[in-house]
Amino acid sequence: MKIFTSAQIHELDKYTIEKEPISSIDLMERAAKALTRAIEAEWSADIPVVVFAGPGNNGGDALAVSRMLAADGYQIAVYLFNVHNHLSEECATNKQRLIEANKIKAFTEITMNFDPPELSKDNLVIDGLFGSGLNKPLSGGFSALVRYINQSSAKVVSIDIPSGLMCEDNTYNIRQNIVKADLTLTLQQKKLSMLLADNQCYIGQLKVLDIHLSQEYISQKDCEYKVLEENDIKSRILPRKDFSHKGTMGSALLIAGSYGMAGAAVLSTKACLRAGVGKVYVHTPRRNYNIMQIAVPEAVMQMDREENYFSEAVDTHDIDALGIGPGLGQQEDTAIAVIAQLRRTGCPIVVDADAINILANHRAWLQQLPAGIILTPHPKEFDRLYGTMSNSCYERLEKARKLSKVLQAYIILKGHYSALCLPDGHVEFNPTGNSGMATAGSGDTLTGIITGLLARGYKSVDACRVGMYLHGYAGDLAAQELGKESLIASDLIQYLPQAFIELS
Ligand SMILES: NC(=O)C1=CN([C@@H]2O[C@H](COP(=O)(O)OP(=O)(O)OC[C@H]3O[C@@H](n4cnc5c(N)ncnc54)[C@H](OP(=O)(O)O)[C@@H]3O)[C@@H](O)[C@H]2O)[C@H](O)CC1
Ligand SMILES: [K+]
Repeated sequence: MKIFTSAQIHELDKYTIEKEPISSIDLMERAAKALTRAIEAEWSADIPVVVFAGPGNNGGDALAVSRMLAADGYQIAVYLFNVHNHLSEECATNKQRLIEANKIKAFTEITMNFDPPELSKDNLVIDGLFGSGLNKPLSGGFSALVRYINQSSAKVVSIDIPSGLMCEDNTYNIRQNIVKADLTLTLQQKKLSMLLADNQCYIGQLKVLDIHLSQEYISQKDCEYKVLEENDIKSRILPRKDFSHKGTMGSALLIAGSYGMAGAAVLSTKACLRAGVGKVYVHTPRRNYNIMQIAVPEAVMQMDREENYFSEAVDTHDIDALGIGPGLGQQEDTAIAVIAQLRRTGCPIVVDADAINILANHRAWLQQLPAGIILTPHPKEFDRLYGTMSNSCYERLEKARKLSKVLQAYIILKGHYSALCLPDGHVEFNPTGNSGMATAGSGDTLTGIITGLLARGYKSVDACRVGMYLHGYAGDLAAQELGKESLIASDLIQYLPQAFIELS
């Protein structure tokens, strides 16, 4: 699913109006019908509804929804904010239609002072103040109203987007002045800001309502952001040929583990094997020998000369993909060995965890990374790598996009909706996965899976796409059976076979 920006959404709106063709007011009517159905599916007519409508088309939607709910027997009190004595054309038409229908309990148009109505836990608030046309943080009376809504115990449903939240960049927004919705009914597509962790407290439950905007525009228009869908993945899963043998299914090497962190090596190795690769080699400190042999008998051990940590780069000319980083530690010898390894490796590489921290501590080495390298940082690792803290998830995402372009690297910024930043500036979000996966070792399994897919013959971009989707999918299957609370990284590996079966 493409994620258009608010500017592109306005273009899409105009295109639909011209090409369908449909008048703007009828398009609003279509949106309002979908919104009304979604509200009626959640709340019955006995809940008293208070509607706050703004002067633009978000307010127009709210007024049309008020008329439709009133026709279905809901008790509605509407407050229309017209402080600049200017309503959009569609908003003004819907004000007129609402008054003419004469079905609502109370209609107040605010041009100056506003006495807010009492809001109790038994009320439903419909927030139609501002939508995709918001162009600055809310202030003055609007911010006071938002704070009033937020401190009340009423249920809140936001039309299109919680008022005060920008569709993309909220880095410099004033966060207390954003509506905290229980339910957000967004039109046509999720907005970029809804995919970012620091905005989750405003969105509540999120439903996307299809209002049938132009498919022609949607399929033709290039778009920097998209959310991966199951079909994107299914069409990319490589078949397994009948005459395959382990020599034709690729060899992966994992450089992982240190004293006390053998588990990271175990998890990444097992996940790598489960990604369908022919052979998996593990290079790990001597002390982990017994642990690894017992835990993963399918893997071939290569022992480092050091007892406790990775200390020497190894030959990779027989290897199809390298994964480096899980549980490595950050010894100075390890840092030197990591850099030597990255420089001498000719096959695709996944860099994770301590290998990323090592790069962050030696940022001049970033320039020596081979093009096409895959980096899988979580947000803190990314901030260290980039060298600055980010004030918002949007800012971090933009930095990751920039770094991907500069390094010509694939960067997977991990989180709910992990973001794959491609060297050409595009971003693909992964929709699978759940909060149960926020557990130690989860990242190690992702590294193992992607390394395995690379060795198995997937192009780097597809190994990233399929790897993060499968990883999250396995997590969702595990959560269905085991719940989220007790989910551990080993469960992800256990459910990987089922994830493959369902996606193949
Ligand atoms: N394609 C669709 O998805 C459809 C969406 N619909 C609905 O339309 C809105 C977008 O409507 P729009 O009129 O473009 O914008 P808004 O209603 O969000 O707000 C515009 C007005 O708000 C003023 N504004 C902007 N920022 C502020 C602020 N911080 N404080 C006060 N006022 C602000 C702005 O005034 P300016 O003079 O600053 O331009 C406008 O007056 C979308 O979200 C959907 O709900 C359609 O109904 C169907 C198709
Ligand atoms: K809104």
